[in-house]
Amino acid sequence: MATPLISPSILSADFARLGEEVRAVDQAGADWIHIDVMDGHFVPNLTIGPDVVKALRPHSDKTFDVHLMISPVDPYLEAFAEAGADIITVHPEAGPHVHRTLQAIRALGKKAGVVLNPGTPVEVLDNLMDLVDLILVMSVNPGFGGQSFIHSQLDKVRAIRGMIERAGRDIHLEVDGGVNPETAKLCVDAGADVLVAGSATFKGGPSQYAANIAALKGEV
Ligand SMILES: O=C(CO)[C@@H](O)[C@H](O)COP(=O)(O)O
Ligand SMILES: [Fe+2]
Repeated sequence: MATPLISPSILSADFARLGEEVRAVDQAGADWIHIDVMDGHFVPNLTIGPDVVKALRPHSDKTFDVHLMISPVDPYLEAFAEAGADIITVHPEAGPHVHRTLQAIRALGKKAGVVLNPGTPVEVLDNLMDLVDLILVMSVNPGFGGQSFIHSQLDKVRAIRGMIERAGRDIHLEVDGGVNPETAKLCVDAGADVLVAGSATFKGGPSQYAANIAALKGEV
């Protein structure tokens, strides 16, 4: 299979040692760092805000892939941009005008991502293709790490890969939720080029991170 980029979700890291954990996965071969921001309203969990992103920024030069699960989202874009996000990814359900939200992310000088929940159809992308640098397919319902991969989302990945080819632009296609070495291969075969992995990266502690990431890349 093609080798995907791996974006470990720090939701599964040891929160008491977050800076060290980011350094450890960076050194273990992570390509990006995936940061899940949850507000207890758009999703039933609370995680971290821009101050934590800012505190983590000195710990890695890798792309900070910030997945915002907050509503409303527009008032917080600038804070995450200033905190050091490189890619800011938003759910279309998180604000009244997703097109405007993507424009705002780009105007802040950041890469713009849009994310589709398992129940969100691909048609939401029809009028957004020229505004996105990344499309994220959720293969679990958002809110928690450690859930099981929803296989029906692979058809969506295949459909979006076709849309990207027709658009004729470089747009990353990322999958998030329940990704392990077995489901990683299915995602890549369906057309994904970036995989988020929380539990599968952090399981076993720091001594295992390099092996876990290599397994996700299909290298072992
Ligand atoms: O955005 C989310 C969950 O809402 C994800 O990024 C999870 O944090 C992925 O965790 P695993 O399923 O890989 O454990
Ligand atoms: Fe995520």
